[in-house]
This record gives sequence, structure tokens and C-alpha cells, in this order.
Amino acid sequence: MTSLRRCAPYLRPHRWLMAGACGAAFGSMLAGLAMPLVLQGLVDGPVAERDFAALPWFIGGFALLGVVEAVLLGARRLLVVRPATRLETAMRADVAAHIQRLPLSFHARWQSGQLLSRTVSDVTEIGRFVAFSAVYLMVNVAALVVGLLVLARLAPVLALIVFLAYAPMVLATTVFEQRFRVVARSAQELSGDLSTTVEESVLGVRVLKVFGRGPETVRRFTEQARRLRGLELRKLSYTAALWWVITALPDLAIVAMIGYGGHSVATGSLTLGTLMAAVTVATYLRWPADTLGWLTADASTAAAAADRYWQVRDEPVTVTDPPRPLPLPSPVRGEVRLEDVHYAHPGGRAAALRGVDLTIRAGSTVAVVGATGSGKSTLLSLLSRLDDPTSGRVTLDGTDLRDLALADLRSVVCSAFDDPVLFSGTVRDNVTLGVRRPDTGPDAPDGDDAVWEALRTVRADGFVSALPERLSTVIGEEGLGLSGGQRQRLALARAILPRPSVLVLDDALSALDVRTEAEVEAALRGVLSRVTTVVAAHRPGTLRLADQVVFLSGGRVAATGTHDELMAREPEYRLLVQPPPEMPGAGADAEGPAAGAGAGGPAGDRAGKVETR
Ligand SMILES: Nc1ncnc2c1ncn2[C@@H]1O[C@H](COP(=O)(O)OP(=O)(O)OP(=O)(O)O)[C@@H](O)[C@H]1O
Repeated sequence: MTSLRRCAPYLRPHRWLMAGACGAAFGSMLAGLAMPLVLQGLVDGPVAERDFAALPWFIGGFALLGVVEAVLLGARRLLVVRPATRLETAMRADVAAHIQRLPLSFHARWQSGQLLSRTVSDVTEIGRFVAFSAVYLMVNVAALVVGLLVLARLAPVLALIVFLAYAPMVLATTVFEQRFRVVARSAQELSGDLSTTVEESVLGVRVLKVFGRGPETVRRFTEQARRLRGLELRKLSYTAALWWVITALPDLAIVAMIGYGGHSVATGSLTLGTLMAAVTVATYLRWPADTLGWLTADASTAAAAADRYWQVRDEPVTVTDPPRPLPLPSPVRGEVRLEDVHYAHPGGRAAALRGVDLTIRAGSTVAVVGATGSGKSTLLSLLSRLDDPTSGRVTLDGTDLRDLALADLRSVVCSAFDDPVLFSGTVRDNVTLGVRRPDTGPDAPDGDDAVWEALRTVRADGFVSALPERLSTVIGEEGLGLSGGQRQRLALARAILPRPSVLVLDDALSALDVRTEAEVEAALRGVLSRVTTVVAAHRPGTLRLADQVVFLSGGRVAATGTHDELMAREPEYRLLVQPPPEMPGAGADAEGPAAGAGAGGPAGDRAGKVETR
């Protein structure tokens, strides 16, 4: 319940509406409980004394109480809608913003399906609890207390019968709540896993198809769905057991009341009107008693949902803006330094970077080379603060990146990755993603001319012109309607459009054919001649164009120099970048980047690749 209580601040702005809703619910409950008292007065008064003149007053009283009860019920519903829906919207917005602020290491640990279910369905559960169950849980418990007091005033023995019958319900409800909550939590976790399976099977549909693993994924999905059904059935069986207790006991109480009350009326120690009123009150209390089961179930589900929600919200945001950000140097020259940088991925077996010292001169092009897993992507990710070093520091023109506002830093350091993520939207939306809008920065180059220029630089203008609506063409989710090379070029155009001071390319040309890659590189050098470019690369053609090559091995800088220097003095480097002689294309690459050669390792696989789409 602590987790649910933590949601209370979301209701604080609407506390008067919530108070109104609770007041309306209490009022309707009191109106309902007053009816048996009018009944008592009617039976023991006008009916017993045959005073027909007073009859309309009692009938009018009944009608008035009925109308008041109905109006207040409707008012509760109306009053609670706004707080509950605003709570849902605000909680979703906050968790979505938090997820965006969390570092990459968080995203490496969490399944996206879990984040999806916590943002969507768990918040819905909390909203539903606030809108309905929370109010009724309070009102119905109060109704039981007030009802017992009314009964005690009417006939203490009848009140005692009802109390004795209802007391075990508290015990049953407590046991139920404890068991139900565990199963509810498991069901929510499993529904998150189910979302992940669906998401992965949709995003990975190509891989699953070519490896014929579609049926296996369906089997996994079905198995998870079957387990989810099992948990839902367990929830139902607990609810049914509780339901049995909370319906049987009030029935037994009414039977006992009629037995004892009937005898008392016969002996004259109780009036008929009092017995009728007491039985009516007991019958009225059945609804609050009956609902106690599913309201408690709802509370348990909402509590489990709130636990899951806060689990994400409590994840620390480690990459934050400094309390007093320093201004960006003006102008930004683009000198990047790494000073004794160490980085260990949370849960990683070994440190990914170990004591990296590096100076990247302003305006130079530096290629980071290393065997797979040597730490290239990790190093590049630190330049735009996707994560912070575990120790050591990264500076831009002498300022520690952690002293700059994140938005400022990311307006001058732009990245493109080997996995070119595109979003559902138009080509224009995707390419201008990194451009600050005119209202957040002067002279934002967000006109179509600038977009076309960026597309021309990355040799993407040709295929974009051929699209049905050119820049306004909507590309599907993940850009799946485009080839890998086309997507990479759009991602690259997106990185250069904001005219960054530092451009970070993490294998961002890996899907291009050799000729296009060479053309794009040549064009990039022309356009970005004053931009510091840090590129993870493998191809000798690219490496030769770099002013400096940084050779990483096991998270350390093993050597730096030009490509030719490293080829001459570092056997490990030579082995890494030079294709074995028997490989097709070997040697041709040595003649130049556009000659269509591959390199050893990943680039070797791409030798001679021709773009077909
Ligand atoms: N999220 C993570 N959690 C734990 N370890 C990680 C994580 N990401 C990377 N690593 C480890 O950190 C090391 C460096 O990884 P990194 O991705 O930086 O290598 P890389 O040189 O870019 O490799 P590649 O060329 O294959 O992309 C590797 O040993 C890798 O297994």
C-alpha cells in the first residue's frame, strides 16, 4: 500500500474533487441506510395505527431518499472522472520522461515489454482503483460500521448477530488479500513478458522467418499465454472462495435475525417495524460486504501495479544536468579529451574501458579501431553522455561534459549508429529529429533546403526523390519499407543536419556498398571539414583517410598513429584490418577506398556488396 500512497501527490491538485466524490458516495450511502428507518416508522406508525393520512409523508420520504441516493451516486461518478484520468495521464507522462532520462545501462537491463506494460496497463489499474475502488472501499467499510450502529440502535441483539457473522469476513479478506497480491503481481510480470515476446516477434519477424523459428515463437507466446491464464484462474479461484464466505455469512446472519426477531415479535419484545427495518439494514449491508472481496482484489492489483510503476520510477537517473551548467564555449572548437577514462557496464564481467587517455584535436577525424568487444561503442557512447565514465573524465574544449547542460551538449555532439533507428513518420520528421526548432534556438537549419543538402551529402537525395511523396513520404515503423543502406543514410543525414561540432559515427556506414560508402565519406569530408569526427571503422580505405587511428584492445588504447604507421609497427593491428590474402577483394582495397575491397572482420563481409534497393 506504500506504493499506492506514493501516487497520492498526483491527486493533490484535484483533492477538492476527490473530497466531493467521497462526500457524494458517503451521502448516497447514508440516504440508503436511512430508508430502513423510514420503513420502521411507516410500519410501526401509520400501518400499525391505520393512520392513512400520514402515509403520503412516508412515501414522499422514501422517494426523496431514493432520488438523493441516485443523484449523489451520479455525482460521485462525474466528480471522480477528472482526477482519475488526470492521474493516469500525469503518471504516464512522468514515467515516459523518466525512461527517456535513464542511462543506456538501464535499457540494456530492462525488457521493453515490461516498460510498456508498466506505462500503459499498470497505470490503468491504478487509475481504475482511484476512480472506483478506493472510494468504495472507504465508503463500504464506513457503511458496514454505520449500518451496525443503526442496527445496534434498533435492536442490539440483532446487531450482535450481524457483527458475529461479519467478523470472520475481515479475517477471510486479509488472508485473501495476501494471497491474491502475490498472484496479481506474477500475472502483471507475465503480461509484461508477453508484450516483450510480441514486440520481439514483430521486430524480429525477418530473422524468425528465415530461420523458420516463427512457430517456436508462437509456441513460446502460447506457453506464456497459458501460464497467464493459469494465474488468472488462480486469481479467480481466490476471489470465488472469498465470494463464497462473504455471501454465505450475511445470508446466515439474515436467517438468524429472522429466527430470533420473529420469535421476539411474537413474544412482543420487538415491534414488527423494528424487525423489518433491521432485516432491511442487514440486506442493505450485503452490497458493501459482497463488494469487499473484489474491492480488495482491485486494491491488491493496484498495489502490485503501483509497486511495478515505482520500480521504474525509482531507477536512478545517473546522467543528469549539473546544478549550475556551464555555458558552451563560443564558438565550440570541438576538441575532445578522454582523461584516464574507465567504464564498467553494470553487471558486465569486466571493465569495457580501462584507463583510456586520448586527445582528439578540433576538426580532426579520428578512427577508433579494435576487435569486436574491444570497447569502441562504449567509448563513442561517452562522447554524447549516453552514459558517464565510471571514473576519469571526458572534456569538450576543456570543459567536463558533466558540467554542460545535456541539451547543450547534444546540440553540438551528434551521433549515428550502425543500427539506424527510424521512427514511424515522414522522411522529413526523421531527418530533422536532431534540429532544434526555431523557438528553441536561433537560425535552426530546419528548412527543406537544408534537409535536401544533408540528403545530398549522404547520397540519399536520389532515393528520397524517387519516393512517392519525397520528404513527406511516411516511412513505416523502424523504416522497414527501406533498405538497410537507405535507412543508414537517413540516420546519417539526421546526424549532420544540425551542423554539429563533433560528429560520432559508430559503424554508421556499415550497410553501404563500398562505392557509396567512399562517395559519402568524400562528401562528408567536404561539408564537415571543420567538424571533429570520431568514427568506429574497420575498412582500410576509411582508416587511411583518418588523421589519427586509435587502436583499442581489451578496453585500453593499445596504439595511436596514422593508419600507415600502425600498419608498419603494430602486428596486431595489421592482422585486424588486413584481409587474409585468400579473401576475395584482398589487395584491391589497398588501392583505395572506392576500389571495392573489404577488410578483415565485419567489413570483409561487405566487400563488393551492391545496393539493390
Ligand atoms: N550492456 C552491457 N552490459 C554488460 N556488458 C556490456 C554491455 N554492453 C557491452 N558490454 C561489454 O563491454 C565490452 C565492450 O563492448 P562494446 O560494445 O563497446 O564493444 P565494440 O568494440 O563496440 O564491439 P563491436 O565491434 O562488436 O560493436 C564487451 O566485452 C561487451 O561484452
